[in-house]
Order: sequence, then C-alpha cells, then structure tokens
Amino acid sequence: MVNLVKVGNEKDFGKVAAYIVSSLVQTSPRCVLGLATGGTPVGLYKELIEIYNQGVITFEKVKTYNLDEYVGLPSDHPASYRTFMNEHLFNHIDILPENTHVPDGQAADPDQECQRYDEMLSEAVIDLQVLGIGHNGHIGFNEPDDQLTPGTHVVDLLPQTREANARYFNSIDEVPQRAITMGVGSIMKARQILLMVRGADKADIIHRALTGPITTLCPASLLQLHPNVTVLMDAEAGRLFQQ
Ligand SMILES: N[C@@H]1[C@@H](O)[C@H](O)[C@@H](COP(=O)(O)O)O[C@@H]1O
Repeated sequence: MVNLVKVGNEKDFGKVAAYIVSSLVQTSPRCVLGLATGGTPVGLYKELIEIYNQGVITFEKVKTYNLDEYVGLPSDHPASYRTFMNEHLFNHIDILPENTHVPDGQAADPDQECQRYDEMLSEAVIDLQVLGIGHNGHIGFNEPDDQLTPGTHVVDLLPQTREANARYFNSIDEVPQRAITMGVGSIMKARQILLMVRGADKADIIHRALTGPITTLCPASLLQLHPNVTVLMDAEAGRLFQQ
C-alpha cells in the first residue's frame, strides 16, 4: 500500500521525513534503519540532528545499513557515501560507529564484499528504509534492466546516473563506473519504506513508478507491491498527482 504525502516547501519536506524517522527511533530505540544518500535526504538528516540535539531521541542502540557505495573509492574520499553519511549524520549523533554499515567500496574482492553485506542484512530486519529515486527510476543503484537482482551486487552504472552524480566529483571522468548496491529483494523486505522525491525533474518518473506498469525497467515501480510505503513529495515532484 502506497501513501502519498505532499508538502509545500523544502523545510517541511525535511521536517516531515524527520518526524517519521524520529518517531520510530523514539518508540523503538533498537530499530534498524536503511539509509540513503544523494541530495534528497540531506534535509531529513539535518532535521534529525536538530531533534537529537533537543534530547528527544538517542541513537545509541540504533543500527543503520546504507543502500550503496561506489566501487574503488576509499571510504574517506570526499564523494564516498561513507563520507556523506559521516558528514551529514553520523558525526553529529550518538550512534556507535560499529552500528553503522556502508558497503566497503574499496574491498579487494567486491563480489565477496556483497556476500558479506548480504549476510549481515539477512540477520537484520530493516524497520524503515529511506529511499530516493533516480531519474530513470533506479532505487539504491538498482538500474533499469531486463532483470533485477534480489541481493547485494555490483552494478555497472548507466551513463545518465554517472552524469547525475558528477556534481559530487571534479569531473565526470572521476565518477566510478561501478557501485555496490543492496538488491531490490533486500529493499522490499524492509517493514516500512519512506521514499523521498523532490524537484520538477522527478515529477514524471515518480508518476510513472507509482501509476505505471510494475516493471524491472523502472525499479521503483516494484514499490507498488510493498505493503507499507510512504512517498513524500514536494509540490514540484508531486505535480502530476491530484491531491
Ligand atoms: N545511489 C543514489 C540513490 O540512492 C539516490 O536516490 C539517487 C538520487 O539522488 P538525488 O537525491 O541526489 O537526486 O542518487 C544516487 O544514484
């Protein structure tokens, strides 16, 4: 079941998302969060830090699993997703470093790293998975294809995905060609999903993902099959939905 929530401005977008996440952390202090990177969830993390600073929640017993990481980037590279998470959230809250998990993009054998990540995921049930969406409908780094992989795996990034992420690097040539991503099976196993979508450039894809056919050519369309998805959209991203 998909619940649509439309908000009018940037501040509310982060606040509503943070309300959903912090309510869970408050009522289930040992919860497991699946986390996402990209521009979209930045406001969520900012607001979560604010709520944490008010002393309302603690992350001491929370565990997190991130969706993805670039292959070949050292974890302290400015554009790695580990750096993103440290800078936007983990360094500012009381979460234990050993409770935060991001695939190791520098692992000597990326396939083995996928297996390690999957083993960890199989022991954890993600209570709430935060997601963004790519312009082509990807979730995590699960790119549109004839078939999708359920578990953590290495993907070849499509040119448009590398282009969209080039803003975090000095040039597009520096954007890695491959990434490790949680598979759609792991994402769909999460008890609850919060899909965040912002901006006019995402209006078509989110409309197609939620109202079009369920197809591997639009990985986010699989979310139509999930029992508990909240789609948080700003006015521009949600302009094709009547509400
Ligand atoms: N791997 C990430 C995705 O997890 C994210 O959802 C997407 C959208 O990013 P943005 O929020 O910056 O549009 O970008 C990357 O490809």
